[in-house]
Amino acid sequence: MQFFDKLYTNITQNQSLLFVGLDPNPEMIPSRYRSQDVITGLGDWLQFIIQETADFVCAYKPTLGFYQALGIPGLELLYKTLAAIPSHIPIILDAKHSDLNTSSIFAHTVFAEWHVDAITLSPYTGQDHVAPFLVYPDKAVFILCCTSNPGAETLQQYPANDSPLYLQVVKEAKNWGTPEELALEVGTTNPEVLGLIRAVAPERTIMARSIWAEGSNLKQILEAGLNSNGDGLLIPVPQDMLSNPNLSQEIQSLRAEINQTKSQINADASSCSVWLPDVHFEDQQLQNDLILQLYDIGCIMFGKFVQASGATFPYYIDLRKIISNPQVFNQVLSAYEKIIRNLTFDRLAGIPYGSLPTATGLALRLNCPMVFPRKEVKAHGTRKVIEGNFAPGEIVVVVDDILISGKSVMEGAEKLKSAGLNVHDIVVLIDHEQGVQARLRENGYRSYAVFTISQIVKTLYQAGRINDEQLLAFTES
Ligand SMILES: O=P(O)(O)OC[C@H]1O[C@H](OP(=O)(O)OP(=O)(O)O)[C@H](O)[C@@H]1O
Ligand SMILES: O=C(O)c1cc(=O)[nH]c(=O)[nH]1
Repeated sequence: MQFFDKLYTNITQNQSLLFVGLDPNPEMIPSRYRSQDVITGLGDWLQFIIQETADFVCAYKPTLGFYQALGIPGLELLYKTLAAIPSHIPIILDAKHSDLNTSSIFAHTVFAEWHVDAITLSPYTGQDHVAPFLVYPDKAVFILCCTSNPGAETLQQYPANDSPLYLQVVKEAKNWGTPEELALEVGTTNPEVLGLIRAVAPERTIMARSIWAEGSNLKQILEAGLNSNGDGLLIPVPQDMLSNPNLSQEIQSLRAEINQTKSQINADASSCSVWLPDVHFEDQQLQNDLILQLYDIGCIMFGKFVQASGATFPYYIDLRKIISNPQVFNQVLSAYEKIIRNLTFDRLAGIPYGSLPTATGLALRLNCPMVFPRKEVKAHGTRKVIEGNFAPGEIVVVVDDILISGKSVMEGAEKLKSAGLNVHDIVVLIDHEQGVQARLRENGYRSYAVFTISQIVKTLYQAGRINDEQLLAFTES
């Protein structure tokens, strides 16, 4: 079972967003366990915590450093603690691992030998460091993007408060793994910080830390951190609660308080005007995530741009950048694939140059032969207009990145048709709208798009990527 399936099943079954740290910290051990040998006392305390909380939490989070600090008996205690956790409850190992050289071997140890379900990682060594942890299909990583440690402030806020490093970490980390692989760890006492991160990552699960400072406001934390589905946020059980002999009762009261506040927030935010079935919502989340990633890698630019047609639009879409980001490219191919799998055809064709990599990727995925109409015919060699082998009469699906006027794609399709091929269907990533699909229909083509430009603009606005002025420029164009 995938980590997030396991996590969300447990959230539903235990009706709890709470997770518990399982840390053998000798400084925190309750006095009633102190009379014993240190390791035995810590072990008994951890077993007590598991017994008291297993029905009321969604995950456990042992911190590796506390076990390592106890030497070999500490590692033995870790094995014992992991073994005592009921197998249906996911384990997030808090390791904040960040050593590139040992990533692969460490990932093997924690996932294949210790059988933990997820791990926390520090982001500074980048995607190379995270990738070895993502090759385990049922596991997940939590990227530390923000801590409440006052000493970290100057780094995290760098270079300026309106574009701080921690938000860049979130944007970058989203390119490293899908929402099914990668979540975020956010340590903060400030709901505003949590809200900013949620706006940048509406689709990610967030593990909150350090939220229980004096004077902290649970409602504000939940409002800021829950996703639009009223979910997606893990809340830590306060450390001092774990010493309490009535832990089970304490944790049930906290769970009730969180659930009540969450219901109130969800009720306030709900609207009866639109009903979306779950399955559609899931699809919508994935689509929104891809839109944000396209924006974050610089494919969607706002400002005055002259288009090939000579018209000026308040944006320019440059999808040629996708190929430089394999993770996003992969998701883009999946989005095209969903549409193309429902069509009937013998070959795929890409429109040069922008769509040649996409058509190539799809041809490999679908194991389907590819051709392409040349933009300009060469004065040497074969001087062919259509590259690749084909037989007249075959059906070709044309793939392009964006429809603005439809001119490029129709010119390409006409070249294919004059070579004896049949073209009925055109599939693109983005439909600029303003009648271009109708124009294609008038010329005998069915067209399909993954996104419309207005859907993109709406998503970017809701996620705080574009401001009111940019939205207005778009709606007035
Ligand atoms: O619907 P249209 O008005 O024709 O505009 C869309 C076309 O414009 C872009 O190609 P571009 O001509 O910039 O060439 P390139 O792919 O070679 O960069 C894009 O890749 C589409 O093919
Ligand atoms: O040619 C255009 O008008 C055009 C091409 C493209 O790739 N993106 C865009 O926004 N416009």
